[in-house]
Amino acid sequence: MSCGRKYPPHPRLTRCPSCGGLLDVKVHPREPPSWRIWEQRKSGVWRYWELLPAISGVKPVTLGEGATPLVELERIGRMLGLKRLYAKNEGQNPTGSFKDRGMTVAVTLAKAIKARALIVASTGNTAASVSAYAARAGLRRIVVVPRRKTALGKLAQSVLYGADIVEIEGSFDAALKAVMTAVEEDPRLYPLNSFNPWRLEGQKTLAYEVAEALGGEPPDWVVVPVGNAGNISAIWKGFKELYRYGLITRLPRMAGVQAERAAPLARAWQKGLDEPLFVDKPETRATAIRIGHPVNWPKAMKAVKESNGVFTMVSDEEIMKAQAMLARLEGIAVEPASAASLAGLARLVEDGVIAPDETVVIVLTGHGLKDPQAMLEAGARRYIAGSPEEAVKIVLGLAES
Ligand SMILES: Cc1ncc(COP(=O)(O)O)c(C=O)c1O
Ligand SMILES: N[C@@H](CCOP(=O)(O)O)C(=O)O
Repeated sequence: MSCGRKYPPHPRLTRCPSCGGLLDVKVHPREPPSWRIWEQRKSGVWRYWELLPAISGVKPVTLGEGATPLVELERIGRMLGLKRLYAKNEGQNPTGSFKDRGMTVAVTLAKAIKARALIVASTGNTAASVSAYAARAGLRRIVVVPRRKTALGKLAQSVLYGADIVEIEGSFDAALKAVMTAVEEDPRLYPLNSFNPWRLEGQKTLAYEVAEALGGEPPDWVVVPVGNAGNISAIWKGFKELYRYGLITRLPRMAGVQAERAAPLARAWQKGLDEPLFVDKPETRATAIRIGHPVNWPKAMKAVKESNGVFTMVSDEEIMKAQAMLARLEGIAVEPASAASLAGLARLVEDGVIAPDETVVIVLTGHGLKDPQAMLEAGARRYIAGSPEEAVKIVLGLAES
């Protein structure tokens, strides 16, 4: 992407050998893809195999990822004055986040090339996902995560899936730097962060599912929380491919949402700059997007520009309010980073960027159970009863109120 060089495909190519920049995968299907053929297949990421990298010699390493529900948010939609608001609930993936879409593809490739060990830097979800898929593939997994800043549910997942866990003093950005250096020093390590373009191929299938669920049309807007900026880039790629093959007749606009104190892209956007205003000490309660140097920034900037979209940012307070709204008005539990989508949407509606008659899909990237502490902070109504009699009294009082 940076120097423009092209290479024959190989799973080991995760960054440009010439300039070190990001790579983009171009898939050339033998037959043009069609909704009719896809509909006849089992749902999930691999349903779209002709637009995914061809992998020979191994079966897909899968846990049944993808095919997540597109849920209409009627009550929140009404509150925001939107006629059609949907949530793509990625928390329903096997390890509870969108990362599984990418891991099924990239871990399959890693298995095909007999990688010695898989490695990621992570705020928690990438670590959980790679750990599960590597376990399924019988491969070693090493994860580098920020010490004391990784949500409990995610850390517990990596523990249970049997990863080697390296906890680093510092942010995700420091962890990613360490991973990149380790991979340079020992190329037998296979990196699975989102600079690996093969992983993003799996993530783009979210766009196919959204368009399919909306009857072969995209929404007007797709709102996505942005951290390392891989997902927004992958989703945009997916929509562009559908458009190229005539499966949709127009493209959506992409809105990327960041947390105010970790907003290198949104702050640059606000100032009309083409490059991020990197943040050295990012902070936010939404730990999954606590990232100051997003590796995929060139792709994400391109996605938002090409789609005539926008970046915006929201405070932690708005994020936590949105998290509670999703749970209490729609019954959907998400982790704070995912709630940034809704918080960002509310801002964009208020600012008149998104209009009432537009169809909007917000991407809910990770399950609420990932971060139990954040759930417990959601203004609990808890009552202590010292005896069954007292419990009855409290319950009856509540029923009356
Ligand atoms: C739950 C959740 N939401 C959003 C993001 C941001 O996605 P990306 O890093 O692809 O921008 C992440 C981390 O990647 C995440 O774990
Ligand atoms: N939130 C992410 C951050 C790493 O992003 P990646 O997409 O580059 O792996 C995580 O869960 O670790």
